[in-house]
Amino acid sequence: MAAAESGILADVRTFAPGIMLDIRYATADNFTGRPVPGYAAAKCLLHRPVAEALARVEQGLRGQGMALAVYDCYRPTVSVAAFMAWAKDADQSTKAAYYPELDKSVLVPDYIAEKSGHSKAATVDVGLLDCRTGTCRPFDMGTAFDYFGPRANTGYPQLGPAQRANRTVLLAAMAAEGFENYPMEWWHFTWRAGELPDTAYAFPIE
Ligand SMILES: C[C@@H](N)C(=O)N[C@H](C)C(=O)O
Ligand SMILES: [Zn+2]
Repeated sequence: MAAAESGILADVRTFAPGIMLDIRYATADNFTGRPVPGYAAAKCLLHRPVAEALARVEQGLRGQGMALAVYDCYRPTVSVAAFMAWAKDADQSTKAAYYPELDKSVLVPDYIAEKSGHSKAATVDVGLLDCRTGTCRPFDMGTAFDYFGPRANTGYPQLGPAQRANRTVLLAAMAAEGFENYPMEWWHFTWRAGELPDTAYAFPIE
């Protein structure tokens, strides 16, 4: 029985049915260039209080003509192991898109963790969407999701004013519901560390 079915984790769409999921690791559109083992389904699974908090962020943003784009939530340890194998292999096919400024050998641990908080189901990767024209489109955050380099650092000093403002809006919306940002990556947030089981899960997303 999958942990979501057994009640350990909840699907965020239970609380935010319309939330935009763009779970890249379930597809080939990610830094490894292929679907990541462990992501059999493109779902956002989280501990229930985290899923509820993320739904409240989404609700608040929707009221202001914005929305979240959810790129990753619970990440099985088997998926983290696949990232580590990728980090050590010779494949450079995604370098131009994902890490043009850095050598692949330095991506772990600052940009890709060997023991990721995502596996504890309280961490999310999210972006901000502008929905004011009816169709939701990504705001300019200074980099794309999973761009590994200094421009992804949340406080990168050479952002344009709009990029800085967009990051500030996302930070404030997430902080209001208890999510703390990881300074190396503007998109990576963890909900109230210490309030949930300190357990890294292995079961696949299905
Ligand atoms: C890989 C990226 N999306 C991410 O989540 N990085 C942090 C450091 C992690 O792997 O936990
Ligand atoms: Zn992350």
